[in-house]
Amino acid sequence: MRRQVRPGGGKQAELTVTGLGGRGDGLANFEGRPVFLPGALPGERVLARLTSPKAGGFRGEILELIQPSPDRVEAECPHFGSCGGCSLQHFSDEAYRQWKGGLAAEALARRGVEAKSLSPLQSVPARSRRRATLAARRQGQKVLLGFREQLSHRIVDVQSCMILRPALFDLLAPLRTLLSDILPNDLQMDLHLLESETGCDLLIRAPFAPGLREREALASFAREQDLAQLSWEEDDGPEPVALRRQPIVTFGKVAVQPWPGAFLQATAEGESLLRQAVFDFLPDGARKVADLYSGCGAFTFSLAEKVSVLAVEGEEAAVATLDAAARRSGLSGGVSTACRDLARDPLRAEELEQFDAIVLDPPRNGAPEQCAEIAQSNVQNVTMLSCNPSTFARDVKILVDNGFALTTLRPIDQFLWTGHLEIAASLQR
Ligand SMILES: C[S@@+](CC[C@H](N)C(=O)[O-])C[C@H]1O[C@@H](n2cnc3c(N)ncnc32)[C@H](O)[C@@H]1O
Repeated sequence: MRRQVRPGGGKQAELTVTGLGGRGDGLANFEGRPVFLPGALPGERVLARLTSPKAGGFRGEILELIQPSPDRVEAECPHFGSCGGCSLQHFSDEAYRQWKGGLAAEALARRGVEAKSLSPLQSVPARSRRRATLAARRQGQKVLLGFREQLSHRIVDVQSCMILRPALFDLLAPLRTLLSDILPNDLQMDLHLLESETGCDLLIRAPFAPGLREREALASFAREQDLAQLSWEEDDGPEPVALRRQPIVTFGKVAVQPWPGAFLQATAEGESLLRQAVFDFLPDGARKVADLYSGCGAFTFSLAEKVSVLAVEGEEAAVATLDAAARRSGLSGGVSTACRDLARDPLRAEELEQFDAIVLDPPRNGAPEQCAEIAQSNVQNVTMLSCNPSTFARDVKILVDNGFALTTLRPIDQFLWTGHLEIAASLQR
């Protein structure tokens, strides 16, 4: 793998890699403290330089691979090792799947919780990422556009990518041409890309406002690339520059119009695997379900085909989007919404008692406050979705300590070749 090694500086040590950390870094030990080694694999013996202290230990840089792992393979992407988009392309497919498929169960085991049944890892295909945030910077005549390096502000100028959908990747070359015209030297911007069903939706977040000339260039770009929408955000909310077609994503049978930069699952395939889990775990005879952390309705509208749903979400724009889609589709009777900060103001045990099941899909920091209320309620069935094994295990433990059993654990690999894992779990009293 191509990793730059800077000579000099930092302590050097010969280390044995004992596992992988949450970001996919190799884990070793030096004088009783953890060392995080990007690019190292379990079982490997490396000569490393210990650099910046990290999480009570060190960050390390491989100087020499003394004993490589038999599971080490040549990464397919030429940017692997520098690009922060993937961290584990050099791990053989079998070993990678085994490691990832066990992450959630290991996090639970550290809390003393065991699932009755662990499903095999389900994965999305390569080149399926429909939503991504890239960074761009102009350096002289050259525009760098791509993912940032790991733990760095440096941008990798992506010329090939195993994770982006082709429609997003194909925009990169024309975007470079556009940005070489409108991006001032040494300034940086973020580009949020979504491939919607009516075309790509591009939101540019930049530290300056576009003038008339830039607006014209952006509008021509949107036309030439047949974008659905192009918006610009400086300090306040996004401002539309070109709205050619309303971006649309369909959940169940309902067409939803996400606003620029809205949260959506990163891949349509991952979203459908999660949705399938929500259905598989729904108890027979359920009539009323609370969909907590609903976003703009990825699961709400499919659930509403079977049961009546209360969708609760903290972001006003998501609730407005969900409400508008429910009204347009004539589903208003079966879907109600609430805008509520579930960390500060979780649904209380008494409020929860009307529901036959709860679906919970919190952000990375989890939902301990909401789980504490569920634990005190008489709710019988919970489907927990999560993108963070560690907070997931903490929250499941709250439920298990209060009479729930974890019956099924389903790991889903939506972020290929990274340490990120989606989890779907079914809990019953
Ligand atoms: C992982 S996303 C899931 C969204 C949706 N279920 C989906 O799959 O598209 C988490 C959602 O929780 C919302 N959220 C984050 N913190 C929240 C809070 N404290 N209270 C309520 N909602 C919150 C975010 O706005 C986001 O929509």
